[in-house]
Amino acid sequence: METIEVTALPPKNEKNTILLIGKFDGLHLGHQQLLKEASAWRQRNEEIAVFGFSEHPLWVLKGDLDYKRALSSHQDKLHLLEQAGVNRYYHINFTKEYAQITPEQFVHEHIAQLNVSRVVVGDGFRFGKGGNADANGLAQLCEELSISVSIVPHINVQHKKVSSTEVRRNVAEGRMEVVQSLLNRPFEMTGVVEKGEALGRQLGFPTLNVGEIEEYVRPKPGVYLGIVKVHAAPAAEYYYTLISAGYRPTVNGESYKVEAYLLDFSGDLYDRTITVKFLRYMRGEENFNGLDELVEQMQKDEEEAREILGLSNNEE
Ligand SMILES: Cc1cc2nc3c(=O)[nH]c(=O)nc-3n(C[C@H](O)[C@H](O)[C@H](O)COP(=O)(O)O)c2cc1C
Ligand SMILES: Nc1ncnc2c1ncn2[C@@H]1O[C@H](COP(=O)(O)OP(=O)(O)O)[C@@H](O)[C@H]1O
Repeated sequence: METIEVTALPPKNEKNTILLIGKFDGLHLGHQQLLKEASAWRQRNEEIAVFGFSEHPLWVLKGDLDYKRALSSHQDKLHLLEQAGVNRYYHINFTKEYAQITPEQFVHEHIAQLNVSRVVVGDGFRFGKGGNADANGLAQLCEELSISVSIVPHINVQHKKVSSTEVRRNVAEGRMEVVQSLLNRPFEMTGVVEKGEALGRQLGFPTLNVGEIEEYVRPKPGVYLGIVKVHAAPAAEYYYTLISAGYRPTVNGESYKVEAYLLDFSGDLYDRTITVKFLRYMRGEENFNGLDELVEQMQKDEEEAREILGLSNNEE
């Protein structure tokens, strides 16, 4: 997939193009529906491109951290879109200046550069200065350029529209089964394994500390059942895992961390890239009176995980 950085006017494109516009955080069921719509219209000689607003306007304009953290990192998003058959990604560097573009300029100057036959957006799409124009406004402006517009209705689950905000809220509340239903895949974080305090090994529960997770929304502090993908050539390896996400009050932890204790694994994975997939919340994070109590509980966590997974308990 070709990636094109855009700060103002996108570069002129000659290839016939179907264009999707949006943030696509998490590539949830609703986004997947937009991609299906684009694929259904695509002719043999056409490419699918995404005009992607990665950074949330409220983070850029107001510095509101709640809007910085996302369901997928920028890199994850590129992979997901590529897997979904997208050929080109316009990475819009949303700035205060960019926010000044009017709906007319956006369509007649920016979209007009891209040789577009059809634009696909979701119902509820807003764009242009102050978010002033909606999907119908887009359709009107595009008509003047003979560009068709598909407005894809919201996907509902349990009578409620699927949205990135809703998925992020469920991650923050630890409801990973709900998240998995809305994304069509588990919530996951990809990072490089960092060194920690080397306490885990002493306790009999070594953990991979997942680094570079600042871009992601934070799951509710607690212990989760999950699966870890260890990236490797030619084939990745997967292990079921217990995930500890949170502040580790028992050991006076200060910052929020995500750590993974892999079941039936021993070896060194420092500096390796891993993807931690969250399958199920097991319990909240507790502040134990000392390490013995913590270890006792971690043993119970492992037993419970093995029970759920149908893995034998290793009584030594
Ligand atoms: C299965 C599991 C459960 C955990 N539960 C808690 C907990 O309830 N409270 C807590 O403070 N820390 C908990 N932790 C985090 C440990 O305190 C942490 O892994 C340990 O301090 C090792 O830290 P290190 O990786 O920096 O060496 C848990 C870790 C694991 C693997
Ligand atoms: N079953 C396992 N699960 C997670 N990490 C393991 C496991 N077995 C060995 N390791 C290794 O041990 C390291 C974690 O040990 P730990 O004592 O918790 O140290 P630190 O937290 O300082 O990295 C991991 O980075 C990994 O390389």
